[in-house]
Amino acid sequence: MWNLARFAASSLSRSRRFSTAIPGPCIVRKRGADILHDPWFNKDTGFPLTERDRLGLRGLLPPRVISFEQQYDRFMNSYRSLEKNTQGQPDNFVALSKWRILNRLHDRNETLYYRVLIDNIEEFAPIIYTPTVGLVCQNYSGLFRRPRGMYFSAKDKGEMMSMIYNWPAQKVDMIVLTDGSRILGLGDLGVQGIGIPIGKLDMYVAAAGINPQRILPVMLDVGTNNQMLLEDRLYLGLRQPRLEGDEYLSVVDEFMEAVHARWPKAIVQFEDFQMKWAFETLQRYRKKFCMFNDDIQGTAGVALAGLLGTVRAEGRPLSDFMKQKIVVVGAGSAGLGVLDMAVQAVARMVGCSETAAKSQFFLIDKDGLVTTERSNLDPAAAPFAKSPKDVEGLGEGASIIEVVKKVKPHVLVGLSGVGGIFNEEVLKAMRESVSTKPAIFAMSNPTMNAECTAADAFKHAGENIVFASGSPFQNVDLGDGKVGHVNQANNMYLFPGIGLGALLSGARLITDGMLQAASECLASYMTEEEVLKGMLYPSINSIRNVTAEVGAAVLREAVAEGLAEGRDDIGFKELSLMSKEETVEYIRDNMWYPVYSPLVREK
Ligand SMILES: NC(=O)C1=CN([C@@H]2O[C@H](COP(=O)(O)OP(=O)(O)OC[C@H]3O[C@@H](n4cnc5c(N)ncnc54)[C@H](O)[C@@H]3O)[C@@H](O)[C@H]2O)C=CC1
Ligand SMILES: CC(=O)C(=O)O
Ligand SMILES: [Mg+2]
Repeated sequence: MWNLARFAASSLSRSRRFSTAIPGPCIVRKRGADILHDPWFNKDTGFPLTERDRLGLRGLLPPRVISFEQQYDRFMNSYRSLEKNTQGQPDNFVALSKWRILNRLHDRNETLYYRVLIDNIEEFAPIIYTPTVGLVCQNYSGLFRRPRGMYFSAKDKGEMMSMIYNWPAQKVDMIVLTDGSRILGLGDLGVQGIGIPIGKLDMYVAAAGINPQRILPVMLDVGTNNQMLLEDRLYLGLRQPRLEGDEYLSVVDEFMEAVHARWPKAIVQFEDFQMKWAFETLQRYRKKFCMFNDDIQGTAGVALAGLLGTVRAEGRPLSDFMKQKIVVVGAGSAGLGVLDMAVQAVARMVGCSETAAKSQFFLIDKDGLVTTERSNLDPAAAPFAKSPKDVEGLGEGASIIEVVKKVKPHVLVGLSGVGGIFNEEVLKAMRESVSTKPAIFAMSNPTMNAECTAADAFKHAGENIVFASGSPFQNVDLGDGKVGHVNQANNMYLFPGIGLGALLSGARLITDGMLQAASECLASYMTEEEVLKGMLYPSINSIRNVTAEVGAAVLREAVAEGLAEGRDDIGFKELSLMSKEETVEYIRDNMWYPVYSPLVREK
């Protein structure tokens, strides 16, 4: 069912993708109006007459049958009208209106929804993902109409093992879980953070072709420390302070056990947990369940690929990565994850110790440069703290501008969640960088939390910079026909491939080796010519291709590590006999692609 692999290649033209080839059947246990009200099966006016007869739909729909392509065009026309009619309105109003029209389609007809999403990913990703998803989370209680995903709250302790069976799908492959404690750079949004798992899983369907019938967005509501939400009478989550310590962990433990009991092979992606729980849960579960933390591990892999790209962009050999001076602003789950992976990469490439590999990296948090002199040094940041003798002229807590002026880094990475902290002065100081192509990565999300805008980066730091941001910005017009290219350095380039590769490998764990393989694959995706033009990451339009390659790299590493158990009738042996190209093809063949399948009722 749904495995319509041959339709998956994203390079197919639209007319070919509305192919007349007959897809395999899809088994349905419902009939009549229940089918129309189920977005998984609903085709709106697209049900052929024979199917209307078979499924008890005759008379429940207007008589005319409208083709998938016509429905698609109708939706896009409505969307274009909405765009026209909201011109000149405030940005947030327009963004939410666009989200609403897409969400209504999502609620009604998933096949059509995912088709328009896949075909228009560059236009729609900023609505269902960052930045608009942040706005949606902030306004979630007001926007709420229908539930999506599952909600496990602190009040459900002892019940989760039975609750998990309330989910209607028999099979689940991918779960994205949050506790809402650090939603993008927007802080603690409590239960409203459910928008993030929903958006991430939409990207799983669009980029990795995970079957939408097998995804599960999950909110673990353990309370919130956001006073505004606690006082908001419309707030839909538990109005109590967050659980802490063992009480907190016991809720997550129970959820993980329940998931594993029902779907032992499901992959759980932890998303947007505050730092202490992000690290603690990763350590707690990574050897026990097939899980990963996207903010720590996915972000690290994407950032490392970009950092390697900055070396190539200067026209230097990759081995020069060890000489790159990199300042990371933000010592949270993302910043520390990036440093950890980058240091390991240097140590591996050069064959030196991790201590030696750290010398080129500088870490700044809200209290400034992190050094061993700090009185309350966070143990998670301690491995990257500079000793005073290594940073002459820079004391504990030195500011961003002081560090940039003194170090003259090749790359300045922002993962602080603080909008605008790469201000004019900081960006101008990057003109003195020792690099011929200084790189600025303003990776915080959503857009208003980016450390700087693309336009400011090119204006103040110079036209020869390489720029990347977590949320999308338009390319910058530099005049005289020149364009400042904007890269999107977002973990969306890795997490779908990590999840899909792990899933098809049948591995029970996601190892550092698998994550490293994902990052290396992304790093080598761009050609020399593109990188020299400052293009470090692919266009979002090729995200299915990227994901197929990344997924294959992850799968092959799982095989190499002897962890792959396979899936269905493709076991370890078959996987291990596949060439690299065959593995990519196998991944593509297993990507779901939205077409209307004939619905067949189970007797
Ligand atoms: N582009 C991407 O793919 C990703 C982007 N992010 C973004 O990174 C940001 C941070 O995420 P986490 O590390 O999980 O958050 P976090 O809350 O764990 O860490 C934030 C860090 O920033 C530091 N910070 C706060 N104010 C600062 C200031 N004025 N100057 C310097 N440092 C300051 C804090 O001390 C802390 O170390 C968020 O905005 C998130 O959206 C996170 C994951 C992926
Ligand atoms: C992209 C992402 O995962 C974040 O901003 O948290
Ligand atoms: Mg995240």
